[in-house]
Amino acid sequence: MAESNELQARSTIHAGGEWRAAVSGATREILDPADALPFAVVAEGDDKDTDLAIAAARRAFDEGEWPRTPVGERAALLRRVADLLVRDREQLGLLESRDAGKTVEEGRVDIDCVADAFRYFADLVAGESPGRVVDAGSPDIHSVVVHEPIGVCSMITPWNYPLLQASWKIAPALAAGNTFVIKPSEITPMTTIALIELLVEAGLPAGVANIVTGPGHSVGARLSEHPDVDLVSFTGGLISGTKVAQAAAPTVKKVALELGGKNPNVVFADACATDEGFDTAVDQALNAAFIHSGQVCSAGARLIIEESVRDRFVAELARRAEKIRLGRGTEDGVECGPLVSEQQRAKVEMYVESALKEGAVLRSGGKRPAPSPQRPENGYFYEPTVLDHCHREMRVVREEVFGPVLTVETFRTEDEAVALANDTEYGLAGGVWTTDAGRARRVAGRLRHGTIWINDFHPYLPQAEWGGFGKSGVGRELGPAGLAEYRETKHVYQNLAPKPVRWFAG
Ligand SMILES: NC(=O)c1ccc[n+]([C@@H]2O[C@H](COP(=O)([O-])OP(=O)(O)OC[C@H]3O[C@@H](n4cnc5c(N)ncnc54)[C@H](O)[C@@H]3O)[C@@H](O)[C@H]2O)c1
Ligand SMILES: C[N+](C)(C)CC=O
Repeated sequence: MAESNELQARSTIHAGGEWRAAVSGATREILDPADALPFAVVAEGDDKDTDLAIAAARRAFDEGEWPRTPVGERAALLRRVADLLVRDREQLGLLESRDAGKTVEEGRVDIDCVADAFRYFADLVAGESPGRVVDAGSPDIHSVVVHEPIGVCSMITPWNYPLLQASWKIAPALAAGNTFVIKPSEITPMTTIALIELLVEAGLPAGVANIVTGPGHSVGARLSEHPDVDLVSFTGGLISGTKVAQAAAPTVKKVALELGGKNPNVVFADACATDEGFDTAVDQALNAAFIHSGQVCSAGARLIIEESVRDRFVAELARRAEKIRLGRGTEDGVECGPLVSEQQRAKVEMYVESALKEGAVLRSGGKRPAPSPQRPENGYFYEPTVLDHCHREMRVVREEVFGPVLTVETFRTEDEAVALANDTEYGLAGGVWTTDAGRARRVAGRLRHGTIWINDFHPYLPQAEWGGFGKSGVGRELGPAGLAEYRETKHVYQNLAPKPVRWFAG
């Protein structure tokens, strides 16, 4: 704790163009998950700070220039932000690594994707027509459907991809002409604070972009319920997402929810028929489950494999899982960082313990690794874990673990594979591995998930919508639908030759 006493508390609440401390004066230490030591101290806002930020965003929307700024100028600002992100890629990638525990290379990739999102939404709005003329059936009627910014947007984001998830909200919201207040996860706020600084540097008018650092139960709840907010966009877990939707309901604001997943990775035996095919399918299954220590909403945490190839596949998977180099994300050669918090590691340990009690067979991991020069003793590390002989009644198969835990189930027929893959209350993403193109299309068509990868796992594109079926959420991010979330649709009907209607005789 000696180090923490030397850290200066930063004023990390930005409302109406000014950086401030919390009204209460409260602060929070931000811990590096690799050693549990604080590396920053931020303001710990509450509902009072949130009200001030919402009032600033409301003023900027109702009276400010941004919603009425020509779309070309808005697009130009977004492109400037993308350029600034590229300029600061190294620092931001490093900061994301320290904040969320991921490797610096993962952090850099995130920053590239963030810049891509800003460019994509800039191009999308710049290339649009201003409205859709509707044929009203008369030359005397001019009828046009236009899109307008929705207003003040609340944004609430999780800790696993702090800046990426923020950018999927901020870029379309700004492109559409909205103002916003964002609340990053209280444990990983650093890069979102940095992004607000870049928006200011790029020339965004005061009051358009506001941030309140602080916890979900006060700041997040207020952002969800506040009557002056027009939309709340939330990314996080199912339990908090349900609370956000409940808090938003009385004011009938628009709600967008990007929630968790329990994502199947279905491997047919034909995909493993050649050595190259086998190696690719194993390698990608490893990546699907263990990148960022499995703390990915779309992690392929359920391997659903054809029974005839299970033993060979799982043996190779476990062999490779044991070789994954765990350590501090900033160290050279490290492939997986720690879990984000002690709480997250305890949750993972609880699920592994319950799976073993329910009959799962441990093939790799299942414990904390020994400390090493790259792995400080206090870091929240956990070994990549493969659990064989799992079945759908197990908690570890049904619930989102959000850690480095892969469960293995088997099937004999295509129908069985589809039934297993769809047997989840979630529906975020899934993979299918087969060399049979007809089967690939058939299975992809039957899977009830928002993204299906065929012979791949994990890629997402700014041009393609992202979101879930079932309890994985409501609405979509990215793509044209990701912009539409931040808009109202208005029909303007103009009578060019008005006459009395004479419906009423008197
Ligand atoms: N679908 C997606 O695209 C996507 C992407 C990333 C993460 N996720 C999901 O996020 C979860 C992990 O993130 P997490 O642990 O930070 O989730 P979380 O639900 O605990 O927290 C998410 C955010 O909600 C806030 N929050 C908590 N309680 C709240 C409340 N009552 N009202 C308003 N806000 C509240 C938190 O402070 C945080 O900012 C996983 O379930 C993961 O699948 C989904
Ligand atoms: C949406 N994604 C895949 C970037 C992060 C999910 O946790």
